[in-house]
Amino acid sequence: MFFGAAKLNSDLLKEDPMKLLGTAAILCGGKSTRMGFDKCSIKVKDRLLLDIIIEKLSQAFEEVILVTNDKSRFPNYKNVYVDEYKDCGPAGGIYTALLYSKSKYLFVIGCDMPFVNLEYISYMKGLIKENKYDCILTQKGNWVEPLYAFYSDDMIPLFKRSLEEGRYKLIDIISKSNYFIVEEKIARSFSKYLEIFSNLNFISDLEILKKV
Ligand SMILES: Nc1nc2c(ncn2[C@@H]2O[C@H](COP(=O)(O)OP(=O)(O)OP(=O)(O)O)[C@@H](O)[C@H]2O)c(=O)[nH]1
Repeated sequence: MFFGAAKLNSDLLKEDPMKLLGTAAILCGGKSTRMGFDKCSIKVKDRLLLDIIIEKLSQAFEEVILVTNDKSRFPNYKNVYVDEYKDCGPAGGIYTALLYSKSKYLFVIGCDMPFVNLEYISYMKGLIKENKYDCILTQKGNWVEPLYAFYSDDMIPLFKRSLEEGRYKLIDIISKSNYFIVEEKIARSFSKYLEIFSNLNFISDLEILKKV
């Protein structure tokens, strides 16, 4: 067991960083029903929140890709991919991102998650370098946070099968993988009130953008 794990680690580390951990995907294909307007058009002062998220992620990833249901909404962006399976929610977006990502592990975040924490991302990257998990996510109370998480391309067949069978619930898909859940108290040491997992669903949520 030990020797198997040690061999695997060195195999992973032999790969260059781009191949292993170089890609982040921003899910931009939601319906924004609760917000009432496209969440990708949210602005912070004079800048699009989406651009702020891309800029921040670019400090930690060589490639930042967008996954959407409608490419025409993003004429000014490169690396935009369209959901292979439409209307499957975030699981559909993650599947498409895994297909097009250049790296083995993919960091996934929502376009409505304003607080990118590079230190926590770096911590999660460290876990991947040391272990062979399919997916790394974080405990949040009695729940886990499936966005702000890393997914391996080994999960592509599992995602494909689930989506084709009409099973879109991300947590159900994850539960069939070799996942690892970071304890909430560790996440809190990076983000005391877990604000890094905040997302914007309703107009009233926009209040937190003052902290960006
Ligand atoms: N690519 C892609 N992204 C999606 C899809 N559905 C949701 N997302 C993204 O996943 C993240 C979380 O989405 P939700 O807040 O659950 O859903 P939403 O559609 O944005 O908002 P509601 O319509 O109010 O539920 C956001 O970044 C969405 O843009 C989808 O079908 N495809």
